[in-house]
Amino acid sequence: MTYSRKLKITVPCSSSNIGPGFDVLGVTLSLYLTLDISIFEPSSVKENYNTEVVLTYSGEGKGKDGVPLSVEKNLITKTALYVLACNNIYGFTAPMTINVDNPIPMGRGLGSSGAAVVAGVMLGNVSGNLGLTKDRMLDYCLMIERHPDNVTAALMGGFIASYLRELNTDDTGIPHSEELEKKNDTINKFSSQIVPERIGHYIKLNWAKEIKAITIIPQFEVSTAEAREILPNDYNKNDVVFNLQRLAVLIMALSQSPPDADLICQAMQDKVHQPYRKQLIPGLSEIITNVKPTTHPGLLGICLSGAGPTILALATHNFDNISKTVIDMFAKENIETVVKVLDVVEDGAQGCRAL
Ligand SMILES: Nc1ncnc2c1ncn2[C@@H]1O[C@H](COP(=O)(O)OP(=O)(O)O)[C@@H](O)[C@H]1O
Ligand SMILES: N[C@@H](CCOP(=O)(O)O)C(=O)O
Repeated sequence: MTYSRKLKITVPCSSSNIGPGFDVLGVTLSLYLTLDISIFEPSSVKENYNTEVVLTYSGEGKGKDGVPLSVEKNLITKTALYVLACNNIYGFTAPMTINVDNPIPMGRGLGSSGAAVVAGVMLGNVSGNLGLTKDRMLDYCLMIERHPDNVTAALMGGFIASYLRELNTDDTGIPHSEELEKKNDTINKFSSQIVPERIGHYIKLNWAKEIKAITIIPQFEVSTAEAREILPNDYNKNDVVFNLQRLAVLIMALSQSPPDADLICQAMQDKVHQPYRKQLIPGLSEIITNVKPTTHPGLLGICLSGAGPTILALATHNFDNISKTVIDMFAKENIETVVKVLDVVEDGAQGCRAL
């Protein structure tokens, strides 16, 4: 078989919520899911295009307990098939090899599924030559991953606030990717739907350059679906006001140089999701209550990353000392951790021709 095209898709991970910004804030971090794609001459295709797509993994998700490699079941390729089907293309149109390198730990609150959905939408776009803009790709991402924070950050980059416009009941038939992953279900059966335009709305916010993201990653998974099911349907008015006040202050506080640690630490508190998620994450309560800028110079604030269990500590320096305290607190609960100090990156997902 001869190559027709070689492409590379790169999608960053993300940390959502940043305390009070539940389903609103996302910050794009320097750890990248990469797809190396070789598309072969369509003339060599026989009957069934999908059988000609070979998917391999390195990094997270590899191996017999890893992610499914069947194109109908794998989150990246089933998302691509959904995008193609929405554009009346039923299956991949040329034989392909897709080598996925995934350093993003799964089920840890660092947006692995959001990155996979973004990668899938970009794969559908390039393999079908659809010419979708990033804003239109966001519509497809949001049909699959209904909370906009992770996918918007992964696609657009930087520190970003977003919301999803209210959808008509006709547009809401596709379950969240988390639901699909739980049931190991396919998406393309929902593909007769027309994807509405301009679902996602977002604005890029400024981020002070000296603020780095320390991620302390426990070695167990919390599925985002489970961590969302645990949240109440109704909230106390005072708790909602508590979060709104802090959210408004936090987005400005994180843009200022030098950062005001006292202001940021207070503004990163939350009463909407973290209190309910404590039961899934041993040590969370102790960590967010006791690790403070007053005890750890350089620290600005601490919270759950996404739906957890990763802890996000924002800091300007003293990374080893801050992470050691959190590592030790998890160790008391017999939980092992891995630490990654990441940069906030301005660029989101990229697709380009590879040599
Ligand atoms: N690169 C990937 N390829 C295929 N599936 C993935 C990939 N990344 C994540 N997933 C799927 O998403 C699930 C994790 O999603 P989720 O519970 O939302 O956690 P996270 O906080 O990591 O996004 C994984 O168990 C897997 O099924
Ligand atoms: N706002 C969502 C974010 C989920 O992020 P993930 O990285 O855990 O997938 C939530 O808090 O449920």
